[in-house]
Amino acid sequence: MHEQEFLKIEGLAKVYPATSGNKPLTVFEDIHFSINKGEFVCIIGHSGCGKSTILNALAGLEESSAGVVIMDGREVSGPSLDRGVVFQSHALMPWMSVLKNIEFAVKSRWPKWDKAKVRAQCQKYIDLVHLTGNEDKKPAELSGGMKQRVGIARAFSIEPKMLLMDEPFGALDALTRGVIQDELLNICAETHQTVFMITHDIDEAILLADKIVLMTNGPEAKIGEIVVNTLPRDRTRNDMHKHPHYYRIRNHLVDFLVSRSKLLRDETPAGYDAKRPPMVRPGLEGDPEPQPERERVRPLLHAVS
Ligand SMILES: Nc1ncnc2c1ncn2[C@@H]1O[C@H](COP(=O)(O)OP(=O)(O)OP(=O)(O)O)[C@@H](O)[C@H]1O
Repeated sequence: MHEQEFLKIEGLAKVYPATSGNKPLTVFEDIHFSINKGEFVCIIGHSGCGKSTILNALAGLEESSAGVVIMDGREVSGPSLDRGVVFQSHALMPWMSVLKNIEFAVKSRWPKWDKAKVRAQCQKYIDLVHLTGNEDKKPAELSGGMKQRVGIARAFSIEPKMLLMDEPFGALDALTRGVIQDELLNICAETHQTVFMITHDIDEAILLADKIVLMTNGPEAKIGEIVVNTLPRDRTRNDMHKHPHYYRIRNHLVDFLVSRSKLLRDETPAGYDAKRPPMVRPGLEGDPEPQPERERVRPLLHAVS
């Protein structure tokens, strides 16, 4: 195993058996990729290609039909507090306050901790997501963004080895989304958390991810390629578009979603090896110069789902 390789997905497949009148459905097959410790990896692909199924398999919430997920040298075989999960619907316990929702998770993780230690751990993450002063509020008294912050604080508070996020900001307005993205960046910089996240938002992926896994269309989806984010790690939402690589990366992702995700499903390119999906570094290492017209037109396109 590579020194840094922390999570390894080998030959993952999901097939739903035939039902009356329908053939078996192979959602995806032969999925291989790895995530290094402290890395932030996003997965993008059209609806139905199996992103949530992959995330649930990493979480240990769903059995795959083939393949293994190995985290920190051990096969994932069920849910564990080693992996924190944040869903689009924040899944808070409505009868519990912000503090109690987080406390519940912290106490489950460290049952022997005394009250003061549990409280300090909760407060640290409540502060990090800027919910200080809202500790005693119930979920019904919070906005959507605040609820999602509680979900994020709860997931981080148990200091999981791996954080899995399924479109965590999908239901938020653009402004709130931007603010929470920044908070997430800051928390990740502070905690060096390893993250796997599903998003439909290209700019979100470019801001947050070190690597972006691109899935071809389903059924029988596979990894089309893995794009390495060539922007500097200290990028911010306000300055990343000024970097010369920004539109190269963005165009590459849009191009994939608009046309290549279907072409690559229908025709596997010569030399494609599912065990080593092509790694692309836009702007670096032989990435071809973009056509001038494309450069002008493509930035007008936004998130594609
Ligand atoms: N119980 C089931 N039986 C048959 N097919 C299923 C079942 N559950 C899910 N599927 C199919 O599996 C495929 C993958 O679903 P999944 O939710 O993982 O996709 P996704 O890429 O996350 O989609 P989205 O972006 O819309 O959330 C879909 O085509 C879905 O219809």
